[in-house]
Amino acid sequence: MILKIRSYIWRIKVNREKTIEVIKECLPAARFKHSLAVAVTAEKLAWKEGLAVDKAYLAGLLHDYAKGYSEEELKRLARISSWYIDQEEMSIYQLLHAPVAAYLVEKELGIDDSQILEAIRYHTIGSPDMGKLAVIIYIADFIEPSRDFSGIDKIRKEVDQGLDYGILAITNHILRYHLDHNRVIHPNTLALRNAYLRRIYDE
Ligand SMILES: Nc1ncnc2c1ncn2[C@@H]1O[C@H](COP(=O)(O)OP(=O)(O)O)[C@@H](O)[C@H]1O
Repeated sequence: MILKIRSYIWRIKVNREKTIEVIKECLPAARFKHSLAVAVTAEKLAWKEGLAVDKAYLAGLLHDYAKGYSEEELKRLARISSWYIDQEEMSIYQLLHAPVAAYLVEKELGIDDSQILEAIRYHTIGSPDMGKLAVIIYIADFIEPSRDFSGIDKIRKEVDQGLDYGILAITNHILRYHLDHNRVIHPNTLALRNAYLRRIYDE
């Protein structure tokens, strides 16, 4: 039993170290630091929620795997990706690194865990149907310690109240930001916000 646990811990450690190397290679320094911070934040949230901390760490580490690609490359990879990408998402190339990362992480790194892939795929626009690991990555990406903008302290407090409150605060913030800056908004974020608003008030 003890040997089994040791071998499991060893495999997780190797897996982590190898993945950290891969991410360090493919991302600029600041984005690599952000990915490490998302991994650690996701791990803490997963621990609090009783989820698999190793999966949360890996998903956090990998979520921006395609962030270094050009607009042209993202569009090309999005077209051949195995993930469904609607026209609205296709038309905002800044969103494409998420589905493209989910596609490449499976294809290039052989990671086929459906929860990890879902978390990577929806980490930017979100989805009302996201599982708990995806919810954690969506939140961790927004609140990791180096994120610093007006309103972040309130959002962190909401996350402390529970993941549902965290999602509501984050989606409200994203929607407000895009409205104020006259930007196109992908509808998933509004659908996510409405679903979690109902969950909270129908409790
Ligand atoms: N629902 C949305 N509709 C349109 N653009 C969005 C939406 N959500 C996020 N974005 C934009 O997509 C880009 C990438 O977001 P994200 O992956 O969270 O980036 P970062 O980690 O660099 O903050 C950002 O410019 C963000 O403002």
